[in-house]
Amino acid sequence: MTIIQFPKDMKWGVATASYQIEGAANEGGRGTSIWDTFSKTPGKVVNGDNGDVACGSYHKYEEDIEIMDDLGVDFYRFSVAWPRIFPEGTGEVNQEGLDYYHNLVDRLLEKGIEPMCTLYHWDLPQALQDKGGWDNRETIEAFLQYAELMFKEFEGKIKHWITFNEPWCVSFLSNYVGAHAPGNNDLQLAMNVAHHLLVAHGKTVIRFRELGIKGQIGYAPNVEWNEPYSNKQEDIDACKRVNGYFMDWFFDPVFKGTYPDFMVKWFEEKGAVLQIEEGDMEIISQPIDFLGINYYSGGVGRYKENEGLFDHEKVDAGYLKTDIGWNIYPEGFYKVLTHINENYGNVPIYITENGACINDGVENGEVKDDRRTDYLKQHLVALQRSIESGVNIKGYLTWSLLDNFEWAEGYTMRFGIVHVNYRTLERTKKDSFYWYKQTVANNFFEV
Ligand SMILES: CCOCCOc1ccc(-c2cn(C[C@@H]3NC[C@@H](O)[C@H]3O)nn2)cc1
Repeated sequence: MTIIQFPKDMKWGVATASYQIEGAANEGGRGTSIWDTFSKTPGKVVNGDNGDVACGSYHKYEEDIEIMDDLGVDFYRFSVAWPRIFPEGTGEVNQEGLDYYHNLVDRLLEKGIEPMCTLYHWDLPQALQDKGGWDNRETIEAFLQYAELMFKEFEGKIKHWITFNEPWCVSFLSNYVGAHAPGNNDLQLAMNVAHHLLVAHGKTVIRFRELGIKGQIGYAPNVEWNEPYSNKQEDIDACKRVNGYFMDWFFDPVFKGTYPDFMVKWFEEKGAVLQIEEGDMEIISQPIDFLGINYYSGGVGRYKENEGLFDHEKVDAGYLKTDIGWNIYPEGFYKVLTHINENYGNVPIYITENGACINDGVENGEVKDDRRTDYLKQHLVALQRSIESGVNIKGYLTWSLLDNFEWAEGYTMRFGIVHVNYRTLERTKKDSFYWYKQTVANNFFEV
């Protein structure tokens, strides 16, 4: 038996996002988001699912907070729906929207749970998309106006701010792959969006400092680890390109003030050219207080000529998979965290998302999701190994508190440690909830 012990100041939490849990899409003065539009476009989301009701958390947030209180967590990471604050993206402020988040945050603070607020978790006001969305640099200014309002409104209540969740998903997944909203397939557009997101991030950090807001600010890139199938240089280079796509492209500008040259050249060969304006890179590379890391999976890959964007193919190495089909690959968690530490310095890191899609249902009032508990154990061992290796881990927040709307997969894929019956909105704590509760309480677990 091995005891996996975490530092005494380790923080524990859970994470969610507005469009995935709130519902009440047409209530409280909320404006339309690109995910309302996308999810109601035939063929985009499994079963035509959408966030109109979701987990009903707009009305059930107090119940959700009672569940978190029982869990004993330090942090609750949630996101604010921009269209609840500025229904048209800019202009008139919706007081009902502000009131909702004040009620949520006040309740969390009453329970001694720290709010960690993500300003952008993909629900862009449709009115801004109608004017070009993130391809239009004016959206940067609109985001800055929204962020500044939130900083001032929640000064003293929220002390941990995340500008953008998973800029890779917002840019390349949504505008090149096309799997997420708004669903474009244009590499140059995706590159422009990625750059504008990073500029918006940097401008927001600058404004946060100028306003003298008490607290910390960062961003939350998603990462994966692609391990070369062999020590052949072509396999090593192919995986370097894919890791560069998911990581270096979004880390180098913030931590080094430049884009990774090998990727710039590769993209140029694919017809996409960086469009950087004077001062952009200085803005982007503002020092941040913490880095959020979202890790789910990774695996083995190798060179394959003319395969995909990077002459790279994933190789099924026989790893067990979660129910969404992703490898269970805790080694990749350790590798990516030590890679970040070696290449970007000892920046404080919160794991802002890690979890498993395990679709077990309720039987006799219980959910026996042993596979999720096993996933969490394996990844927390990898996390503890990275702490032992000098990575500056400040906390771990599992994705997710609740089963919720999993984007293009709709409600078919369940990531929660609490089961949600989408017909009745009944919450059922899963076996993994009780394991996580014990781990949070002990700050260690046994393998
Ligand atoms: C090459 C073709 O690819 C098609 C699909 O490609 C992806 C990649 C990545 C994801 C993905 C989903 N999640 C979980 C979320 N993180 C934020 C939170 O909202 C969770 O719901 N992380 N990554 C989905 C689809």
